[in-house]
Formats: sequence, C-alpha cells, structure tokens
Amino acid sequence: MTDSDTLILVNLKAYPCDPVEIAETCAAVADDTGARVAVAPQAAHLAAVADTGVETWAQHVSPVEHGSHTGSTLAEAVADAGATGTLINHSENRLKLADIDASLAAAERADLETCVCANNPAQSGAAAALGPDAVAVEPPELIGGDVSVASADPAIVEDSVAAVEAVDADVDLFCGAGVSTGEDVAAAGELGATGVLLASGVAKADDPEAVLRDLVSGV
Ligand SMILES: O=C[C@H](O)COP(=O)(O)O
Repeated sequence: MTDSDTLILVNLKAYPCDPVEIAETCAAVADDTGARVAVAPQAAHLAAVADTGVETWAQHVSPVEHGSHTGSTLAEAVADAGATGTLINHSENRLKLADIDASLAAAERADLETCVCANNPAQSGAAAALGPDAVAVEPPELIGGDVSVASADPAIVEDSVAAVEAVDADVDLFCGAGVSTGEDVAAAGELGATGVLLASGVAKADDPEAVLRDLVSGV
C-alpha cells in the first residue's frame, strides 16, 4: 500500500491487554509515521482510549435508538465517548440483515464511520449494498491464525474488491484475518484493499510497538 489514508484498524476484541497502553503506542506510531492507525477497544474502554488521541472505533453498535434497550451499545453513547467509527457485523458478533441495516442507520445518526464485516465476496457485495463506508472481508477460519488472508486466500480479497466495486464504487474494501506484518499489509494493498483489520497480531504481541512499526511499513 502507498496511500497514507490506508487504515490499520486494531480490534482489541476481549483480549486481556492494556487498551490504553496499546492506544498510546498506536497514537505514537501514527504521529511518527503519518500512517492512519485506529483502535477498537471494548465499549467500556472507549473514552479512555479516545483520550490518548488515537483514532477510536467501537467494535459494534446496536440497531436501536434512544429508548428502552437495556444492554445495548447506543451509537450516540459511543460517539459521546470519543469514537469516530464502528465495526458492524463482526464475525464474532453476527447480526441479521435488518439489524445490520439498522446499526448502519444508528451509526450514521451519530456521525460514525462504518465498516461492515463479511465472510466472503458474495457477502461483501451484499454488505456494500447497504451503503457503509467500508466492508471488511475476513474468512472466519483464518481469524486468529498466523497466516494472512492476503497470502492464504488472495482471491477472496480480489473478488471482494470486485464485488464491492460492482455495487458501489464509493465503498472501501478492507481485509482481515491473520494480518501481522508490513508484508501482509503491502500484499493486501496489492490486491486492492485500502485497509486492514487485525487483532491478535497486536493485542497478543510481546512487543506491540515493534509489530505496529512493522505493520505501517507496509502502507
Ligand atoms: O477484527 C479482527 C479480525 O477478526 C482479525 O483477527 P486476527 O488479526 O486475530 O486474525
């Protein structure tokens, strides 16, 4: 990748890491290099992460408005906490079609950038039809592994880029699963992705800063 707008989105999932420490590292690497690095922590950590100055995303927003929705993740509350974007329909938090649409509407109401996750090219095209800012294709069997989607299954990235482009050329295509090196980021870019979504490579690393500096070298 050569575009400094390329997004490196670090999803902390529910890993037992220090979200603020990783956020501070991501902010420092972004400042030093000009790369776009964002962190998606647990909802309860959004404000603390956003306070570091790093670009902050939610892992999910619920398909609801203000009202009687106990246990929901309200898009407006996520935005109030400092998030500027959100994942929707992550492989580990799948939604029904109507709920993806309603979560997108909620995110748009709160002025959050949106990335809908998908398993394969057909789902990527379907997700693009709902009008998110981006779709992230992630083969579930590669999530959490050591082999990047871009090398294990390059066709799934290329075909997803084409599927999204055919539906709405304004929607970006990110890819994820097993991304942990600058080489992986560069390979994703060569396949047409404009961002990567990753988790374990940073959240479980002994030295997250070294991993992040390597990742941004591929932008
Ligand atoms: O949200 C991130 C993706 O599920 C990828 O996770 P991973 O980098 O641990 O494979």
